[in-house]
Amino acid sequence: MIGVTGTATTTQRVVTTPLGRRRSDLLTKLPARGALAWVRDGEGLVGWGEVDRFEVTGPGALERAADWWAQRCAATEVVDPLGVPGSGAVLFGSVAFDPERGRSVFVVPAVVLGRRDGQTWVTVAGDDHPEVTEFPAQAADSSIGRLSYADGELDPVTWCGRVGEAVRRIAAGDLDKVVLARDVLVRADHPLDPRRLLLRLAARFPSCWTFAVEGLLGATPELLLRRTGDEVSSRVLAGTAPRSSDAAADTALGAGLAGSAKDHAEHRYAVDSLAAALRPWCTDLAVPSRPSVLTLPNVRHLSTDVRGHLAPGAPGLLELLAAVHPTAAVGGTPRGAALELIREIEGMDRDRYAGPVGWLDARGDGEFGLALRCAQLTGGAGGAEARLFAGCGIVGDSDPMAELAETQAKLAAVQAALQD
Ligand SMILES: C=C(O[C@@H]1C=C(C(=O)O)C=C[C@H]1O)C(=O)O
Repeated sequence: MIGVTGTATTTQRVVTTPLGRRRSDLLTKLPARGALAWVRDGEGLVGWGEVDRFEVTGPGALERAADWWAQRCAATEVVDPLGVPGSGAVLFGSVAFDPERGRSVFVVPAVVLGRRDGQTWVTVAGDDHPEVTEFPAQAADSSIGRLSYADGELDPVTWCGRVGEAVRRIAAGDLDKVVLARDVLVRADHPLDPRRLLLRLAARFPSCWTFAVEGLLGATPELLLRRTGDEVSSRVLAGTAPRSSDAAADTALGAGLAGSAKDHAEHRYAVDSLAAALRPWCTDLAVPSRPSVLTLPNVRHLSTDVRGHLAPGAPGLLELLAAVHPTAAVGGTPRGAALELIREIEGMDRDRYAGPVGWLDARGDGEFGLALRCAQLTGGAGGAEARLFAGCGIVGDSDPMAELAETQAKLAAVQAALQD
């Protein structure tokens, strides 16, 4: 199926105004509806309002989105005295895990508030733009009341059975690694205000990228691809250990991850898949031979930062995403066999979970993470329901109960932010 919806491109004006070095929390400026965000450690972009959108499903979805954005930028008059990544015309995007089958959404906000290297700016899009330089902080609702949880598509016991099946397929030589995920449903007494969730996630996970696009909100530790001029970089994660509130036990868990042959194997598949897909477009690509350990409040991951330079004539960021996604951090190895097994046994529609999420500007600079540690707010605007997701890499010696515990530790990131 090929599906495309988008409004007709009309000539637009986009004006960026520098706001100096004022420090205020970007996320507190968001209105409750239509929140768009990509924020890390107080810097990044937030947006709201909508001057245009592009939704796409089917073969070549990301290439079609790239064409649409190129046409739109060509028809846009940009006033941008800053000229830094994220200033001028900006597009937020949330791509389906499977862009051929799922719906990917791209939104051009009416207002973008940005900060980079301490410099703040506002960008206003549209022909009829007001002079906006002051932003009142918006109030986030304080209580959501009681939360009740329900199983998503599979209950935990059935899901563990599917992990066991994946281990058998790996033992039979069908594939080396597959990432299996599950979903959990949550209902609150009162509407879930996205700003409340975003603020809490950003406060607890400052080293993660706190994101929001089209009701999908989260704080991801994994950067799929950043492009700044001809530089590309990625933070690949795979291999996870829980945390412990007991200091000695926690140190032992970290050391266990650093020395775990199983986790290193799981990690290597993910790094190799990213590097193999990116290398053809690069003049150089630096891939560390050993991962480091990334410590988050709820889990630790093996982590590798990959950096390179794009060759002249390399495609744009959206086309590069199409080439690298899904890496074995969220798909598996070999990719085709893993995706087939996911479709066969995972039992749920990932929708935009584990898909690329982020932003792109008119120069082609941008950042896309993987939509992990996230909630899809459902039930319409002001809704009180959400779907949470978590997955883990399965290899030959994976233990289903340990994998279930890993999903619980990952889900805890959003659960803690939801709780009163
Ligand atoms: C799939 C998820 O996370 C991915 C899987 C990991 C693993 O298997 O160890 C680690 C980080 C992510 O690449 C998730 O958080 O839902």
